[in-house]
Amino acid sequence: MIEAVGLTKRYGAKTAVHNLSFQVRPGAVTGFLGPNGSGKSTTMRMILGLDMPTSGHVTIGGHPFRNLPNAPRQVGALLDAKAVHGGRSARLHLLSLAQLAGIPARRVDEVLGVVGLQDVAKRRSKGFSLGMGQRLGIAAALLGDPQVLLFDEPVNGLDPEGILWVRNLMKQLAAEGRTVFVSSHLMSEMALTADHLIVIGRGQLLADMSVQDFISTNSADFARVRTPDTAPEGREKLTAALVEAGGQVLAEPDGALRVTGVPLPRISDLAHDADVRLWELSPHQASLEEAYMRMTQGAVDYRSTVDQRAGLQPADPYGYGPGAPAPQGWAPPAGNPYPALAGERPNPYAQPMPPQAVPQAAPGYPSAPASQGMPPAPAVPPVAPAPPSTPPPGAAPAGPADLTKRDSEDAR
Ligand SMILES: Nc1ncnc2c1ncn2[C@@H]1O[C@H](COP(=O)(O)OP(=O)(O)OP(=O)(O)O)[C@@H](O)[C@H]1O
Repeated sequence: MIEAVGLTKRYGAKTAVHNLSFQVRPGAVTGFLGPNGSGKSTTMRMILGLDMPTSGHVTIGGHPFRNLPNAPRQVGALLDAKAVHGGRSARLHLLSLAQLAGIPARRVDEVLGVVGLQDVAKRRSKGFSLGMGQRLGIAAALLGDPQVLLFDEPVNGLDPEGILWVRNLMKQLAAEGRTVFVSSHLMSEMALTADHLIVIGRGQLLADMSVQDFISTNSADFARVRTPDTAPEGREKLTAALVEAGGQVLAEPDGALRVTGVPLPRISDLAHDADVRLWELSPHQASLEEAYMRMTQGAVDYRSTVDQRAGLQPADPYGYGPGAPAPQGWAPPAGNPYPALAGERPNPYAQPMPPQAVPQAAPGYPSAPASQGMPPAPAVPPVAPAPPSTPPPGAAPAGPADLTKRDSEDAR
């Protein structure tokens, strides 16, 4: 097990990790998520004794990494796949690592086979593709057959087959009772691989819970309801009935309704009672990506702006450039696209939306409370008010310290 207690790392004025406490347990794949620059690599480096914490501590099996006897036999890690001597062959690179750790040479050939590099084992690694380098890094992590494994972005550069292989490898390692701690920005992949999540933002813990709990805590399930396009009055009638029944209704860009606060069978009954035919009535379950975006949107340091191209391009021949009229039914995202859910603990990083950005509800639909910063459709609607809930188990306490304020520079 990996255990961090009050882990903090400062680089000069920059606080990369602040008071982080968590446990990574054996027998599960634990995903380590956070926006760029949130402190994941720094945390992993501290776990591996490559960086010293400014305060707090982290242990593996109860010991700091540096005190572990024969650490490479106990802990394997892939931090930076490019950190190899490019002039050495893959085999020689692994052999030198094996010799340093007292691992028999035959293990080198085993791991080369496991990662699928046996045919290029004698090639210099500087000629390797990104994916091949990644496989070599994974081979190095597996070399000592360790009980604890850390992978920083292991699927970076891998082809679909490689990604599937890594997914199965992680699961298999965890099923063997090992501790597997893996960072990734690929939410779809994490959803398929991880059992448990530790999410950080600006160096602080945002969540420590199972993938399922994370999704249900940070997203709202809703129903998509569609009435015949040919009978708009049916849509109006149904909307009125749903609102009367306590539901929240928003128009989707394709004309469907997004309904929260009314269970599916009840929606069906209401449509039947109102004599409205339905073309669609389907449950929508949020994805990990949606839940992650909602949780971390206020903790993102690096955001893209629209490329105005400073007039460098000739006139847009298709009329889709900046200033062109938006397609019908489409509304640009404004302000916070992931407003707090009813009953959700407040996102400590959420930034309030400026009043002028608060959109109006579509005509004929209930307007959202301005305090929730509701964006126009197709953003997630508010749900019926619910009493405030207690934070979920493992969730980080609300009200982080001052360092949540955005740092203007990157010290690195
Ligand atoms: N050696 C260093 N000196 C100064 N600042 C550093 C150093 N290492 C990391 N930082 C800073 O600490 C912060 C956290 O960086 P870190 O690499 O841990 O983030 P990350 O979550 O791994 O990011 P990414 O997802 O982009 O890999 C960043 O602002 C980074 O610039």
